[in-house]
Amino acid sequence: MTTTDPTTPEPHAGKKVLERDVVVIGAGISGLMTARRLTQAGRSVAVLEARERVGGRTWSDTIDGEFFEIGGQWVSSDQDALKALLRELGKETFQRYREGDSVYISRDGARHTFQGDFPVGESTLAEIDRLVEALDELASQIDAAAPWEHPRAAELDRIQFSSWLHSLSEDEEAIRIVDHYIAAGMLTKHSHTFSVLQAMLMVASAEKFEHLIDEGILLDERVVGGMQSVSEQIAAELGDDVVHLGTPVRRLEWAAGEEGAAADGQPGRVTAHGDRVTVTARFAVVAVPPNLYSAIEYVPALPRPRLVAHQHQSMGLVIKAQAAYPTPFWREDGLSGTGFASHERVCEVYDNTVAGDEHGMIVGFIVGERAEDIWALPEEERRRAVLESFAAYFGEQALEPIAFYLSDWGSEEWTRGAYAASYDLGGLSRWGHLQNEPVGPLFFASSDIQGAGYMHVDGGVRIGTDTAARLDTAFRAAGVEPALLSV
Ligand SMILES: Cc1cc2nc3c(=O)[nH]c(=O)nc-3n(C[C@H](O)[C@H](O)[C@H](O)COP(=O)(O)OP(=O)(O)OC[C@H]3O[C@@H](n4cnc5c(N)ncnc54)[C@H](O)[C@@H]3O)c2cc1C
Repeated sequence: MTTTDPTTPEPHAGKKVLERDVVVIGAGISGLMTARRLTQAGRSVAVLEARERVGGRTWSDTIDGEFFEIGGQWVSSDQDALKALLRELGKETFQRYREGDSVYISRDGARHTFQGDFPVGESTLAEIDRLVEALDELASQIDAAAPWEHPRAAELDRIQFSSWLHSLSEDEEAIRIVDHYIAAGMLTKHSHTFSVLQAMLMVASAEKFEHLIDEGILLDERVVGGMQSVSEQIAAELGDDVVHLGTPVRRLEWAAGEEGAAADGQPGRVTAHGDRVTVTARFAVVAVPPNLYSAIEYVPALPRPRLVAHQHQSMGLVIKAQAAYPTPFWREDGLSGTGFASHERVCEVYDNTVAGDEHGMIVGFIVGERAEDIWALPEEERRRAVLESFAAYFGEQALEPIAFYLSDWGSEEWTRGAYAASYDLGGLSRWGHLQNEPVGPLFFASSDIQGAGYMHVDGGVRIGTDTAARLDTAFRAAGVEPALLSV
C-alpha cells in the first residue's frame, strides 16, 4: 500500500507512506542481506537508506579514470558466508598480486626486503611466536559471539592491550609488530584505548591470530567490479519498491507487542520516519553502525541500559590511501607491493592493481593520530606527505601517480570513521550482552556487533542472514504466516 502522508512537515513534499512486515534502516551489506533473506522467506520489506547509494562502507568508484575501492574490498579465504553469497550472486573474484619480496622498514629507517618471516633478529622472531601463542591460547577460550561470557571477561576488559603485551615481553620490536596487527591493522585505535578482551574478540572472530596477519589468507581475493557491486546487485534484485535512497531515518516510533515490555523480539508496531518515506511495520532492523544508533530519535526512548551502552562504542580512524601509476613498476624490482613500517606515516602497503589492468595501484593505510595529522595539512602537503611515505617503500617513482585518492570516512555523516566500531575499555564486558538483543520490535544488525566475521563484510552477511531468520521465527511464533501482511 502506498499513500501520501498529508500531516508531516518533512522537507520532501509528496512523501510516501508504506506498510510492510519489516522496515530495515540502512542499505549496507547487513541491512541488504536481512532484506534479501526476508523477501526470500515471503516477507514484505522496505529498506530506507540515508545516502544516495547502497553499500555503506563498501564503495567502488572511478576517479580520474582509475577504479578505486574506497571502502571494504578484500575477501579472506576463510570468509565462508561472503564466499557463499558471491557464488549465489554469480560474482567473480580475482586474486591479489603477491609475487616477489615484501619490504620492511625498521625503526632506524633501514629498508629490508624479505619473504616469509619479518627480517628481525632471531630472538625477536621467537618473541613474536611466543606472544602469538599467548594470544591464540586466550582467544581459543573466547566465544566470538559472546566474549562477555568468559569467566575472566571483566578482568580482561579492564587491562589495556598495550599494557598486557608489555607484561608479557620486553622485546619492543616484537611488541610493536604484534600490537600493529590488532591496533593499527584491525581496530584502528591506539592499543591503550581498548582492552585485552576486545583484542581477543578480534582474534576469536577470525579463529586465530594467523588469519589476521597472513595476508595470503586475509587479503586473498577481490570482487570483479568492486565490493560495492555485491550490495548493488542485491538492491537491484530487491527493486526500487523495496530500497529507498536519500532517506535518512530521523525517528523511530515503536510499541512492543501485546505482552508489553516482556514481548521483546515479538511483532509490535514500528513507524520509521525517513526524509522521503514513512514506513509502518511489525519489526524494524536498525542496520547502521552502533556509533550512529544515537543519531536516531526513539519514541519512546530506548531503555536506560541501551542508552548508556550505546555511548561505549566508537569508530576507529584510518585513511585508505591509494595511488595509481602507468605500470605496477615495483614488480620490475621483484617486489610484491607488500610493505610494513609501524613507525611510518603509511604503516602498511599492498599492490592494489586490478587483475589484467596495465596500470598499477598501491594502497596504504594511515591510522589514528597520524590520520588526524594528515587531515590537518593543506591538500598539496597532505598528498606530498603520503606519496613520500609510499616512496620510502618503492622509491622515487611512487611520487608521480596518475591518480590519487584518500578515503575520508571520518567526514562521512552516515559512518563517521573507519573501519568499524569497537568498545572502549571495560565496555564489552559490561554492555556487550545487550548488543544483539531486540528492544521490543527493534532488532539491530551490523558487522560491528557480529562474532564470526566481526568488522568485515563477511560479518555483515552473517548477521543479516541471522537477523532475517530470527524475525521469521518471531513471525511464525506469533502465527503470522508469510505474505499475510504483505501489500
Ligand atoms: C576503508 C575501509 C576498508 C575496509 N576494508 C575491508 C575489507 O577489505 N574487507 C572487509 O571484509 N571489510 C572491510 N571493511 C569493513 C566493511 O566494509 C564493513 O564491516 C561492512 O561493510 C559494514 O557493513 P554494514 O552493513 O554492517 O554497515 P555499513 O556499511 O556502515 O552500512 C550502514 C548503512 O546505514 C546507512 N545509515 C546510517 N544511518 C542511517 C539512518 N539514520 N537512516 C538510514 N540509513 C542510515 C549508511 O548510509 C550505510 O549505508 C572496511 C571498511 C572501511 C571503511
